[in-house]
Amino acid sequence: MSIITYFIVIHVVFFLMDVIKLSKIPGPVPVPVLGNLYDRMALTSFIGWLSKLRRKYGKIYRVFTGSRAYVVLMDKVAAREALSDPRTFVKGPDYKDKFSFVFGDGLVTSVGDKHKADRALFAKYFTQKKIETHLPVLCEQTLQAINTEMEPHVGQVVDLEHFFSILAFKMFCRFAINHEFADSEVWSELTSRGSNIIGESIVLGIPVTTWIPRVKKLLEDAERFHRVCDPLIDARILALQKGEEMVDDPLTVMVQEKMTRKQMYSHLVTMLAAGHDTTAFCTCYTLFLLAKNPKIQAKLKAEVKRVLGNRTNITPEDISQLTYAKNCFQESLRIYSVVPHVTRVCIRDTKLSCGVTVPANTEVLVPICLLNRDTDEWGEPIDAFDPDRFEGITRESPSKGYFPFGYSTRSCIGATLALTEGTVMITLLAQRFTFYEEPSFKLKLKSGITMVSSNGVKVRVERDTSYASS
Ligand code: HEM
Repeated sequence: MSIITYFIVIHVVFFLMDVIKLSKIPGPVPVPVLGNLYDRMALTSFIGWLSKLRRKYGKIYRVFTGSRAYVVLMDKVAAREALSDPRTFVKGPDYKDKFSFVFGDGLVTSVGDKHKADRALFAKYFTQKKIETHLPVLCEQTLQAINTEMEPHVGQVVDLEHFFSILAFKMFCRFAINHEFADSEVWSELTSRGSNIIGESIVLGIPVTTWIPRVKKLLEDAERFHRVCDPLIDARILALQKGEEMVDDPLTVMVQEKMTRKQMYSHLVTMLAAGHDTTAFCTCYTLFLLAKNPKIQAKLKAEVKRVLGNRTNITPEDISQLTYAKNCFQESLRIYSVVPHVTRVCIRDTKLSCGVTVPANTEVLVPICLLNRDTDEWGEPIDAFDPDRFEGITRESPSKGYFPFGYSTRSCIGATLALTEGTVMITLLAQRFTFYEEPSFKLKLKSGITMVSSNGVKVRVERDTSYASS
């Protein structure tokens, strides 16, 4: 038997075992190698495809993407059960083999006691109170970006992705390592490229190995980034040895804990990978939706005028009063969930409260982006941008199936940071400019780890004359 025949036989045997294992769960009929990818919609609109299958097979069904089988949990209670039981539903190969291959063993991929210890170490930097101490810097960085990157383009179409990507990168670096790189644009692009490549590998089932030239290049670039972080780490180690006072940030705590370089790099690039495109795109989509909905933009501007007037130094008190701005973010995350789905591996036969049993060693997929669009919870039209839906909802609403930052112990550590950064960016922009839809522009959404737009996010920017004249 030739080696190719051998692999085909092995593949078919494993495939049939999965088909038998999942036979009690409804779903479309799979074929070897392609699984259910013979349906073109799976490749052209993965999310639309999952939604179509939900209508046909109900809230819990199975799909095969190539040879990989998933049980899709589009039932909010089942999804919460899976995400809140990390001993049964563990982080699987997407995290362990793919994400960590490039980004190392940081908070996203670590498990068990290591994860608990690392999370406890960093948690204090991500509290509302601590993040609010960064407000002056966040305002200063936003105003600088407005002056250099937005002002020269008044009257033109701008790519918000470019603007927010670099700004979000700079904000995170000041927050985590108290540093601003001169070539932030280069590193910001690298971080986005890294997330994109890993995201594509996960969705399309492509292996992540140095045999693939773009993965090899990514690892080389990551090493270059480690090298530019080295002098900053050295300076902190020296300051610690000399007993000098140091800024209290995640880099300092890693140095105080005597982490190895490798551990420090892993934490930094993991947080960057997890927090960069997510925050940038979430803010892009919010402004894009505001541009498409002038009445809602006017309502936001009225709030900004009432709370800030012409002031640009946003205080913690202001943040608590900018409730409509917060609702705009929540609603934008409902429509465009930047982390569209998360996966876990169920390691033992588990009966969910809805009666479905997920067999051992099965991957489950929680489609956050579709749970957010349940018409029973949010009414019709489900696609309409209506921030008032979030009146009285403080942040997540798991009971409605709304958890854009994940759920339970593995939920996003950076949620408050992302929302605070986003609020600062949007309010200072809305104070000074008015954004309009560019009729010829259509978003081209592509979902990997994050839902990004492959052709940027474009709107037209005009000066707000009421701000200029007051
Ligand atoms: C709008 C912006 C953001 C969204 C929508 C988002 C979404 C998410 C989601 C859904 C998860 C859970 C993943 C899972 O269960 O497998 C997660 C985890 C995580 N996020 Fe975010 N995120 C955002 C911003 C940030 C920021 C700014 C940071 C900065 C540090 C960050 C760092 C992380 C980390 C480290 C984890 C893993 C946490 C753990 O497992 O302990 N994220 N995020």
